[in-house]
Amino acid sequence: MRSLHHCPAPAKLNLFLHVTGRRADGYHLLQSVFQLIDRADTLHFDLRDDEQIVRTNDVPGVPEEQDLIVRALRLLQAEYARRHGGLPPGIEVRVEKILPMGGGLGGGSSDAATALMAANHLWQAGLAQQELMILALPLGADIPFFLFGETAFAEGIGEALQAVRGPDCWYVVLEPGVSVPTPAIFSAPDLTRDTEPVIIADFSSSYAESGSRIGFGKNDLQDVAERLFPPVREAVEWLGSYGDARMTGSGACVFCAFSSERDADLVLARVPGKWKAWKAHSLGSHPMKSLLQNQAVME
Ligand SMILES: C[C@@](CO)(OP(=O)(O)O)[C@H](O)COP(=O)(O)OP(=O)(O)OC[C@H]1O[C@@H](n2ccc(N)nc2=O)[C@H](O)[C@@H]1O
Ligand SMILES: Nc1ncnc2c1ncn2[C@@H]1O[C@H](COP(=O)(O)OP(=O)(O)O)[C@@H](O)[C@H]1O
Repeated sequence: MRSLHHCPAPAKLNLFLHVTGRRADGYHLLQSVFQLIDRADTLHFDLRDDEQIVRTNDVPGVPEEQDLIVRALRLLQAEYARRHGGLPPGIEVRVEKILPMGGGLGGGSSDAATALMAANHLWQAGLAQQELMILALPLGADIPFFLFGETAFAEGIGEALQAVRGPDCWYVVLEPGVSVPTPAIFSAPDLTRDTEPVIIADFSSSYAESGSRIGFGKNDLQDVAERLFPPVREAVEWLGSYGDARMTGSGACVFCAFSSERDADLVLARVPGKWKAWKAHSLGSHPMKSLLQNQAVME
């Protein structure tokens, strides 16, 4: 097979995000539940006759050489050469981006994970999921989660993952119109860095009791983001009048859970015109898993 088109790279929400400490290298120790949702960038891959990795469309603000998709594919290409001796064919990739950058939705990381899954398949490189996760971690702390591909309780810097059952619900997501750089949040002196560790059962029992209505824990990055980026605070305050609204990741997007699509639609209809807003449903597993399984059956 020489092509894989219409490959989804779904967004994630951090249902809660606690900072429990800091490693010697400055990276922060986190606890979080990562939830996949059905809003996604779309990637298209074609093998080339040479060995180049090429992105064929422009992505404003992301030069080709810095694109996580291109960097991830080059990393896997080099790993392939180590294992099989000789480079695999190059790849042309086109990305249709709808996920905002610096939105806390993990768009860049998800694009990279989808590219790794697609190339592992196209090249028949043979890396196991865990091997791809280890390969990709240096590119971004969120990429292992997208490769894991299920709702996950995450620890460490996001690489220690356990599957967990998440709420089956609808989310309204507001894009406050600012891009939040992750390092700016983690380097803030007033960031909470000492939240008491929780255990996975605390999350599971809290959501079993309240359904999706009241989120577990909090997002420790939110206070700093609201202070540095006032539009984030405004979005949390507005959506907060409809439920337990909170920020995802290091921001800027803000979300709130609803048990029915109709409830989500009612809130969406009232969102002030200055914000982009949309609804999304929780996803139990990464859509690339079924896409690649179907592909394998057809081949
Ligand atoms: C905090 C999260 C939660 O999902 O935020 P979002 O980026 O999704 O908003 C992520 O783990 C972010 O992961 P990612 O966006 O891949 O961050 P990276 O590129 O690895 O790190 C950017 C910078 O943030 C800081 N950083 C990041 C992660 C972490 N656990 N501790 C840190 O201190 C480091 O200074 C690092 O150089
Ligand atoms: N394919 C990509 N899509 C989005 N951002 C990318 C990509 N490749 C590299 N980046 C860089 O990663 C940064 C974070 O983007 P993104 O992952 O979308 O946000 P967040 O980590 O807040 O969820 C961007 O500002 C951009 O500089």
